[in-house]
Amino acid sequence: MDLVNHLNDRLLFAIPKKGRLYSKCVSILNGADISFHRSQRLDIALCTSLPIALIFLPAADIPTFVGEGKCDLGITGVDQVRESDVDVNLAIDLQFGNCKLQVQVPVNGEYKKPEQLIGKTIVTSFVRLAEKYFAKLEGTTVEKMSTRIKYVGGSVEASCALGIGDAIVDLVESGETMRAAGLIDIDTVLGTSAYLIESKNPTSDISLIATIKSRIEGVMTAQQFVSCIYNAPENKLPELLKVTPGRRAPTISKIGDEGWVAVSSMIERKTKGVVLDELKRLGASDIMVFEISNCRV
Ligand SMILES: Nc1ncnc2c1ncn2[C@@H]1O[C@H](COP(=O)(O)OP(=O)(O)OP(=O)(O)O)[C@@H](O)[C@H]1O
Ligand SMILES: O=P(O)(O)OC[C@H]1O[C@H](OP(=O)(O)OP(=O)(O)O)[C@H](O)[C@@H]1O
Repeated sequence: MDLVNHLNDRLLFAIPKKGRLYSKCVSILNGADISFHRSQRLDIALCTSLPIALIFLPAADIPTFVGEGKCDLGITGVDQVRESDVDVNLAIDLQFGNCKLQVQVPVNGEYKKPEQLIGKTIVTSFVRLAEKYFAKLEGTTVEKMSTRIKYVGGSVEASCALGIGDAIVDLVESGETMRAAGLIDIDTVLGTSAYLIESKNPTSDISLIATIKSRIEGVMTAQQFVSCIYNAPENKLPELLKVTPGRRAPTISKIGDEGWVAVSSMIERKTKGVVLDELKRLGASDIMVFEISNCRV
């Protein structure tokens, strides 16, 4: 099928074609019931359930495609948005791809503070962000600064050992890559995570964009919360409801046992251990927790 001729009237949604963000993006799309079939080696996939075409692009190029309005939506790291310096809406923090863009130097070297790198050579894939950082450090403009910023496309961490730079600016998550290369961080340029980004001048149906955003927000909420139900003695309700206030408010239902009610409430996944302990301590019984497979909020 000639996919390019099937793009008319479809919302173009840019997705990283590989790398760190790819599999999490696919699971968000699955969770949002945006189903598609991607043929091997094809960088366009038509969605079967909605008039959307997914365009698989390098994460670094996605801000440009969305910023120039070629795609109405995209998923990429905030680091890439800042590096591209484009004007897009950061619509939803997808809470993965969390890492920091850091200034790194050889661990046993002479540099301990970023100021000592003024006038030196810095290697990075994030040239614009590094230039801005060092220009600010020097108190001058990018044009007038003495620090040299050198671009490499990957394996930036090898640069100091290979003698092409005095320091690097690169992403750090666990710190494993940095430590393995004999480097240490001395400052953070930027914290980043993956975002749903949105064109400021969308060309497709606004209600379709709203539907996609609402579905993705639903996926995020389903990941963040679990559903909790328990039986509560009525006289303990005020205390128990303080522990499970819900997103808006808990549901309280009568049950066939005098003096008892059933409570249903969304609780934050990360607090569920403590919440369940507390409910039990305060007199709740038959406490159960369920996964939320999908929702709209
Ligand atoms: N170690 C990491 N932990 C979490 N997120 C990361 C990590 N490395 C990169 N990212 C995020 O993923 C984005 C894409 O990085 P990735 O290294 O996957 O690029 P890529 O598109 O595969 O390019 P290449 O592999 O050619 O450098 C980054 O801009 C950043 O937002
Ligand atoms: O702190 P860590 O958990 O070790 O992660 C950091 C590494 O991850 C990214 O590279 P990636 O492995 O995606 O490959 P790349 O160097 O080809 O971009 C980044 O550029 C670092 O090298």
